[in-house]
Amino acid sequence: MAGQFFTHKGVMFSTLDYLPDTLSYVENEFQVRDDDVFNITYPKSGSTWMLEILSLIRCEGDPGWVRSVLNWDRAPWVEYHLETALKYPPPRLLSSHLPIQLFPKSFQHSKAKVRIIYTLRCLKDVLVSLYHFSQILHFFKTPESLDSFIEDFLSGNVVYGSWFNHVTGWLGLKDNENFFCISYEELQQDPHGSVRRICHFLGKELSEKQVDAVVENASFQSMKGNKMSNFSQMSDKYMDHEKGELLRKGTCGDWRNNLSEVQSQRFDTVYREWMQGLGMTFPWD
Ligand SMILES: Nc1ncnc2c1ncn2[C@@H]1O[C@H](COP(=O)(O)OS(=O)(=O)O)[C@@H](OP(=O)(O)O)[C@H]1O
Repeated sequence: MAGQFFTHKGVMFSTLDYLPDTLSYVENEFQVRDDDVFNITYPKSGSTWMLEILSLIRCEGDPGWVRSVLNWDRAPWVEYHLETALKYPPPRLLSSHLPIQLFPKSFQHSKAKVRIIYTLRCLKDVLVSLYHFSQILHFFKTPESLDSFIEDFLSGNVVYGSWFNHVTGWLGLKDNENFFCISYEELQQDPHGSVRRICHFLGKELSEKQVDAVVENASFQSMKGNKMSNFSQMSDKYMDHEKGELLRKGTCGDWRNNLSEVQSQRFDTVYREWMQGLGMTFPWD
């Protein structure tokens, strides 16, 4: 089923399960709580992986919860699982792909305490992952060709808008003590160290054995085999399960297998223009 799309405050969304009224409610009326933990990402940047890690940290590495409760019930995406988010007993674990300008305004009043974990991933790998997933998930616009998709992606003409706006917007909070930023690449290179850093940020110290259990139960293979985490339970209305799955490759640098030299350079040019003023370097730079 092909999706339909609308633009809300300059950002594209799918009519499948997103409503302008809900987006306005989330932005203007949703009340964040001081004890909320938010898992925030641009799509295809490692949201479900981080969601799994945070779920497991909460349970000190015990996989019981992640094996028995769907991930979107463990950490609902506020913009399309609003009812679940509103009913969630505190302390809440919540997810969102929203750019910062559409995030609940109440965050500004509570920002000293609410904890935000922002995961970002190499732009070119996000593009490749999104290109493949857009052929499977009806929330996203089915690409006509890789070249046209690249242009749409670089200009922000995709669901959730521009990667550059998302990343530069959220990274504006990088000096706040309640904001923790990590890359998909760091999670890959040093999963144990990354989990320890996340625990430290959350004020939840785990033993080495518990950290091992978090890493093991949130591994690509564990998640791929866990129907509570791999999106296999998502309705056919939203996802064409015949065409592929969420846990596709789970590697860094897959863009090298998908983009030509010319396409890669096109990314580099736009990337430099947007990111040079940010004063940050990333594993892929
Ligand atoms: N445990 C683990 N380890 C390594 N990689 C993982 C893991 N879980 C998810 N993934 C990979 O993350 C990509 C999906 O990103 P998101 O979860 O942000 O997707 S979504 O926006 O929620 O649809 C997608 O990347 P690609 O494989 O490159 O498409 C997933 O395979």
